[in-house]
Amino acid sequence: MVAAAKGVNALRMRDFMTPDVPTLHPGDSIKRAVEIFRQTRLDGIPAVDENGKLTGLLTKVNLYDAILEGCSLDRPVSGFLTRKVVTVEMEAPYRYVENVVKTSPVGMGVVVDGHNRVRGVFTKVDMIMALFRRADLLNARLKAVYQAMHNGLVSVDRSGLITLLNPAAESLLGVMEEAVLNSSAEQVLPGLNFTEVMETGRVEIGKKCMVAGRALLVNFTPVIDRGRTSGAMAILQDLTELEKVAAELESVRTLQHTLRTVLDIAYDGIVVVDKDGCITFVNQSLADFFGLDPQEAIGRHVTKVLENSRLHIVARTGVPETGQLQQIRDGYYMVSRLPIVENGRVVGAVGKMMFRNLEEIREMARRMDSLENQLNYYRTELEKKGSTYYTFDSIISVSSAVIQLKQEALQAARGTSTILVQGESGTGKELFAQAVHAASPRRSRAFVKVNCAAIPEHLLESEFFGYAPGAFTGAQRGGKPGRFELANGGTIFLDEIGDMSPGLQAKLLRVLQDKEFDRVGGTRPIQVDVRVVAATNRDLEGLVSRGEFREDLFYRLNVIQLTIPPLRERPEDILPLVHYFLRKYNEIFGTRVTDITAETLGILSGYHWPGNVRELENIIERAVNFASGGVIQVKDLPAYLRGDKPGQEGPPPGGNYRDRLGGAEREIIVSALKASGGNKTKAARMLGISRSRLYEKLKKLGI
Ligand SMILES: Nc1ncnc2c1ncn2[C@@H]1O[C@H](COP(=O)(O)OP(=O)(O)OP(=O)(O)O)[C@@H](O)[C@H]1O
Repeated sequence: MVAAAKGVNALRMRDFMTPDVPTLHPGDSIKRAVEIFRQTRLDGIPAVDENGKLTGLLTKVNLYDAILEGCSLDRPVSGFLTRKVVTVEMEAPYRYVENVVKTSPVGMGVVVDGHNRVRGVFTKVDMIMALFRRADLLNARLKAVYQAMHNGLVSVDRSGLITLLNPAAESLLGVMEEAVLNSSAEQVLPGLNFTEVMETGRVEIGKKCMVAGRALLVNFTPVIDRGRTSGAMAILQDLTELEKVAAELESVRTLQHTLRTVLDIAYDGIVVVDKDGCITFVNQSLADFFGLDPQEAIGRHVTKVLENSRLHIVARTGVPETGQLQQIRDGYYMVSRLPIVENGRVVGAVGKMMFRNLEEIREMARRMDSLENQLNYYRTELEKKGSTYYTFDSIISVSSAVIQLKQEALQAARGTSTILVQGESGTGKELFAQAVHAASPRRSRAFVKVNCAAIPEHLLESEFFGYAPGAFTGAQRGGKPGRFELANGGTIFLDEIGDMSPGLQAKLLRVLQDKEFDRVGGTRPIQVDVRVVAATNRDLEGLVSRGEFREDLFYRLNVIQLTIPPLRERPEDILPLVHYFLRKYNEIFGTRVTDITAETLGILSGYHWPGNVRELENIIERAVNFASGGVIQVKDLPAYLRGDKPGQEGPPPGGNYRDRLGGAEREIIVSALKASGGNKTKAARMLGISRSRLYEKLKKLGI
């Protein structure tokens, strides 16, 4: 059915005529004509001459006339032919033929070719069949359209009964067509109201309807048949989907705007070209630098706008060129050109140009270097000058032992006697030392701290006493004052005194006894007025009894002894310390973590605190970072406190990589310290690291 597939307007006579009909010749008898009528269903038989050209038509009426005249069956038909025959050429279009048939009294015609030779006939039946085929075709097309339509389609007849519901409507409304065909739309699809379109016969566009729980945008169209509304159709569009698309479009627009703004305020120049090397974007910095109007630059080939540009080459080859120097006008600039690749194809290139002239960058680097040097200088100077920022008010405690200790320390602060602060690591020994200095008449002078464990052994002496000019190769030309000199008039805090070598112990004893010492390589003794506060977490008396610490020095140091109890012996301090550290870290981080759950506090209270207050402080600092909702919960504690053990079966151990690494490091160090009986020098040796490195790790891990 090629013809049918063409559509009715494209139909030609040849497509729907009855071809190869029998014909009569002038000499043929009436009998012959009767036989042909008897064999075919024709209403007329074309008559032709010897060349096959049409000469007339013998209709059934002509035949009846001949019979009524009583003529013999042997008579030739020529005397009875209709001579005025309706003829149509093979190529005549359907519409033309339709018109001919409507006006023809015979109701049929003869199809001829360009030489008037008979090729067939056409009848009203042929026309009707063609129309049927046309209707079938239209129907098939219509069906294909509404089946494939993205929008839903519901059609009703004049009584509001559903006549059609396409697959898109089925999925939108959640009903199957066969279940609702011939049902009242009003009843099965409440909300989809056809009343108005049926009453007015007018199209209604963009009505919002709520049908089957879905927000729809509906267009109602009447179906008009011979001037009367014979039904209506509704085209449905899902509003939620529309809104989603609109929201996506909006966010893409916002993103585009944001990106454009970012690119425009970027200090560097940015230019983008398409695959042909034509500019599609220029940021404001680049436009300003080259004096361009971005709008004018867009669309032009990059080589016509920017001198020496190679961006079009990168857009063609896809080979990036990064960090290249390019001379532009009288300066050199750093440029990078990168291809833009989409689905594996180069679709353009982006060029970035650093506007700081390289000399300017070098100058900036020089200035930064010099600032850094200055900063280091002032930092060291400040350290030399020494200062404290903790006072007795900074020592938080509700435990009677610590309160009493604070009172004793306050009293001791007024004098000049040497103080020995003892206590486990992290109990606040330095805090006490600073508080003593701040409460003493020396508060306006230097507080100098020396960590006897953190300074490498061979440097200890020069750190303590300084060195004379030219004392050793590499020494500063004018010599260098030691910490004792720097602390003159103030306080020297000798932390980790238990780790001091025997040689240095003797020299320290001399300072304490005679208030004088020699610089390394010096010849003149230097007199100083320094108050010594020493601290240790080791059992000094034990060291003395084992001969590892000079007894005379011990007695010199131990004039006033302050022994700070470990945190596990004063659990009542945990809560006030937690709140104190919360305030401290909220201030530092700008957070608002103000509370801790009872369960978390329970864990903290039950813990044995080997790292004492420092460990608690580290834990709170960490938890403030992790906490949500302003309250510290168990999940904010490190894994080793939550009770998770690394390597356990079940859920993965909590904490991130750093936490877990810290946990493992802590275990290693704690066991080494246990094995060495708390002797850090020994522990460091066992672990194969320097004493100062061990010390750093203890601080970091809050042990
Ligand atoms: N009672 C306290 N109130 C407030 N903060 C405290 C208290 N005790 C200790 N800290 C804090 O704990 C941390 C450790 O204190 P500090 O350095 O004084 O301990 P330490 O005993 O000298 O430790 P180490 O023996 O390791 O040198 C510091 O940040 C300190 O401010």
